[in-house]
Amino acid sequence: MTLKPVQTLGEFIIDRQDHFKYATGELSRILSAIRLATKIVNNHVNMAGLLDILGDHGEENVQGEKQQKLDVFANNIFINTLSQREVVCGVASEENEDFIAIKSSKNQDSSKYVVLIDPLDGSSNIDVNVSVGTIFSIYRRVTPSGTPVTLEDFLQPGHKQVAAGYVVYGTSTILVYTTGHGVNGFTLNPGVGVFFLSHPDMRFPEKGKIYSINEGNYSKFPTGVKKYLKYCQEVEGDRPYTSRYIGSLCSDFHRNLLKGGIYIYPSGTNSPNGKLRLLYECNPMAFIAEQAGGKASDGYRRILDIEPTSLHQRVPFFCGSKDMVEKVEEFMKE
Ligand SMILES: O=P(O)(O)OC[C@H]1O[C@](O)(COP(=O)(O)O)[C@@H](O)[C@@H]1O
Ligand SMILES: [Mg+2]
Ligand SMILES: [Mg+2]
Repeated sequence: MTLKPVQTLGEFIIDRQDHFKYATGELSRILSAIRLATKIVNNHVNMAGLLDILGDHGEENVQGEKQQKLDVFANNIFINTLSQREVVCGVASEENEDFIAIKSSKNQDSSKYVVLIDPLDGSSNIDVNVSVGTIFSIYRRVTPSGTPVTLEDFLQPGHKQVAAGYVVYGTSTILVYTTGHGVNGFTLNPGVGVFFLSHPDMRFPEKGKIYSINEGNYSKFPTGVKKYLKYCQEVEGDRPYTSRYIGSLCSDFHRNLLKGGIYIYPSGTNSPNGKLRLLYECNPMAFIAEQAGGKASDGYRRILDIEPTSLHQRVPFFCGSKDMVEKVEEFMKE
């Protein structure tokens, strides 16, 4: 077996100084914290059945969802590693009701960034050994350096993100991120504990033919979504549409990015704004989707233009190949 001679994630960041409009060292310090946390979470995901980190944690999170032990474990790991890098002044997480202000041991001024995170995405898959992930979104703070971080630093529209990414803990552990200059994927070599560039310049294929949606909620879908599904299921021709649903946003998104497809989590009668959270699921995935030539909307509005009003607000989410998102938007507008 010969390994392809490729760049490490660290070398990639240094080589592309121009990809980060601020001091590259600051981004590499944030990504190095995320890399470290990802390796630790990956290690525990891979042997969760041998550790006491499967099953319910016994509490609910702010979303009213039963926290899994691995949700809590991953959350603690990401928050601890991000807190020690002296460039992050605040973290908001799916698993914490409020944001966490991080006091810099040095001068407060060095901490210019806030990170929003879904530490463990796809929680329903943990106990059944199906892939899960992590999603992160990075902003520059908007309040003055040297002052305490405030909610305003977190409630920024998605087009202000300076970087965003996701990790899939799957058959491989892959970290995919963007800083607004395209999308690149890195695969972890667990033998040496290093991420290597494996998916340079990722782009959605021109046409998508895969749709990912939980059809168990069909009766609650908006009419436009029902019409779109009927369209997908009735199209004749050379390449019929295919339904694929893993149940973890990161994994469904990643497959659609590689093969061409759309992920839909619409509003439903019992969830008027859908299930996914704008700040740490939809915005980062929308940033990546647009950078890879795709599109992301709530069925009507560009996700990245939505002005947030609360940390855990939910939005309907249509994200993936541009042709597929635009087609379903046509049905939503009828
Ligand atoms: O089980 P459902 O309702 O289809 O929802 C699945 C969706 O919910 C999520 O698991 C929500 O994310 P969390 O697991 O981080 O709460 C997505 O990853 C996934 O796409
Ligand atoms: Mg999630
Ligand atoms: Mg989660």
